[in-house]
Amino acid sequence: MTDLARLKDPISDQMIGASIALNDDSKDVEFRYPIKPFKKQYQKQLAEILGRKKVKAKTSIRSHQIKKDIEPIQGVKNIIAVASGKGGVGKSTMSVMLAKGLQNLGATVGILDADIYGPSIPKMLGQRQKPETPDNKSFLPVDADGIQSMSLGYILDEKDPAIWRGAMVTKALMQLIGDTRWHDLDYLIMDLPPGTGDIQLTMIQKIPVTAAVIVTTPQDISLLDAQKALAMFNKVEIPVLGVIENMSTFICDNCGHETPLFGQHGGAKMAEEFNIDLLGQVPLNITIRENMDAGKPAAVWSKKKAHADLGQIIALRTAQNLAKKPLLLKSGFSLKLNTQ
Ligand SMILES: Nc1ncnc2c1ncn2[C@@H]1O[C@H](COP(=O)(O)OP(=O)(O)OP(=O)(O)O)[C@@H](O)[C@H]1O
Repeated sequence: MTDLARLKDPISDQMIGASIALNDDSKDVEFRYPIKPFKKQYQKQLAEILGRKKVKAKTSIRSHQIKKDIEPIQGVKNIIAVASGKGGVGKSTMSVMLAKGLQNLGATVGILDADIYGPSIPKMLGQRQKPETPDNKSFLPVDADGIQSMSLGYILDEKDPAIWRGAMVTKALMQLIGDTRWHDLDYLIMDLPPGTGDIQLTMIQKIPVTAAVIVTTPQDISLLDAQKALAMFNKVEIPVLGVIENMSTFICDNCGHETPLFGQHGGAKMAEEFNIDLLGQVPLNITIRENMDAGKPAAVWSKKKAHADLGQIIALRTAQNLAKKPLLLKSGFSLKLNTQ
């Protein structure tokens, strides 16, 4: 075992040996996840471990394995599905947080709103415009502060979704994903509809999802549902990178006092019981609610803002866990991808 294999990340507190590689020729260390803000820190630590004067850290985000019988989407290296067993636990909020966190780490990120029942991503990103269709066939993703986004919410009128149901809307969504001209994305965050029914199952079977993240609150009832989501991904052999516990405690903006409104340690218990990682705990906080509902995610998750560090560390753990998964082997069809 090389010393690298024993490397524990000083920032995320996770073992990262499997997600980096030592390039014997150039002596560079290649990170398979984005590290921009921490590059110098990593270089210093690696130089100490490897007993060298200097180490150059490089990032190379690769495509990871997907189900064999489906094709990757052009312009997208990895799709991370964000799921919850029940509605209202903050799945869309956490999807945006992950996207912003990965962007802060230096990755190219997109967000796909697959929540056909109530597409809330356009509102959360503060975007309302219809996507451009340069050739009347494909769509350009809507840019939200550097994040490429797509949602049926951009295309349908607000009063439309009620008449769209089930298979029809799933089909429309599949088409939308394929018809969007994603540009060189390291990660596409996919906000799934809440629940674990046929629609969700069909989506994760037909869309080339690389891995999943589960969002829960600490409440028992929400956790039971989150376990169903975990079982759903296990059934179709999509790796689950971890669980995010949202609304962990209530933090008062005035006095800073913490109250565990929805119980305590639920996500941690789930992670331990099912042997998955707890990616992080996000408090219930008025700054999050007000800004997300006002379509100002940058006011919460962008660098130096209230919850930026938390969002960044959860994104870092997610990307590190994905980086440890097997790479997508180049075969006939995978050459279509804009990888590396
Ligand atoms: N940590 C948090 N602190 C404060 N408010 C939050 C937090 N997380 C989510 N919210 C708020 O809770 C509401 C529901 O969040 P969100 O829409 O993300 O949930 P969801 O699980 O995606 O819901 P749905 O089931 O409708 O898809 C929103 O008003 C959001 O701003």
